[in-house]
Amino acid sequence: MTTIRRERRQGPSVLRGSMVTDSTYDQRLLDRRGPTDWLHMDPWRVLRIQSEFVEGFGALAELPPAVTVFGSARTGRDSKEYEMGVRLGRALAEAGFAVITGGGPGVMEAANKGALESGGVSVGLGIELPHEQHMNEYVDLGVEFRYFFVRKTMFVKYSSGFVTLPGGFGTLDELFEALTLVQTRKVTSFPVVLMGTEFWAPLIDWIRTTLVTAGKVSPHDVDLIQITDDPDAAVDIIVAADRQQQAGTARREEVAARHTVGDAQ
Ligand SMILES: CC(C)=CCNc1ncnc2c1ncn2[C@@H]1O[C@H](COP(=O)(O)O)[C@@H](O)[C@H]1O
Repeated sequence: MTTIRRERRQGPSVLRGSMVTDSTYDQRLLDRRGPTDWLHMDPWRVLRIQSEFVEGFGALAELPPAVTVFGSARTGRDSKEYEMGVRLGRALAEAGFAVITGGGPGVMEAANKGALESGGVSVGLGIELPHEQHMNEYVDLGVEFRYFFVRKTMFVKYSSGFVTLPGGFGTLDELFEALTLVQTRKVTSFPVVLMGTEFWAPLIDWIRTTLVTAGKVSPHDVDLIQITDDPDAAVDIIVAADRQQQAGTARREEVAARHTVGDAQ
């Protein structure tokens, strides 16, 4: 005599007898009861981080060539630095670059304003902060991030270079992250431009007199930083590096194509 055993499909599996569970995946998914501490645990965070990358890549992948502008969140609208930010945003937009900023106030707002007013693509990559704050009004494409490190990846991945105006810890963090990526060749042909010669001069001086003298960076590393007060000069530096990058890519593609033809023959 054959006993009839219970049977259930579960996804791609067939379960019989004692292996049959009392509920389906759907039932468990739709059940709202149960503990919620998993929401605050690392495996779930990893998924949230993953989703930020997915959302960020999705939102930014089709941007035209872009430049990221960093600088103080505290710069006042009536300051010279704000005006410099506006002029830079304008010059970048006129050269065909989208302008990416942190989406906040101060220099970020100034650069977005210049870009928007010149008919350029004005992007803000905001960050969730403990205090309430809004994306500045000159951002046309805004993406909010929970995690600084995900947002930083976006700044680098979707830019042809960084221009940094005077700022505080946040700005210095972004500047030195960019310099480290260039120094370690994680990114190539990636210009890092400082605007505000008077503000930056003591830092450059310290890099030369202390860091280089102590052998902490090479004299050549100092050349990774270019300084100007002129927005058009900043744009020229970015355009030249962009051309160099494109020429390098074209050369590599040509060599790869030659190898492919060679392999086929
Ligand atoms: C008024 C105030 C403090 C608002 C902060 N709101 C912010 N919104 C968006 N990005 C920010 C903000 N604060 C710092 N950052 C990031 O850090 C840099 C500025 O930091 P800081 O003001 O230099 O140190 C910006 O380039 C930006 O990417």
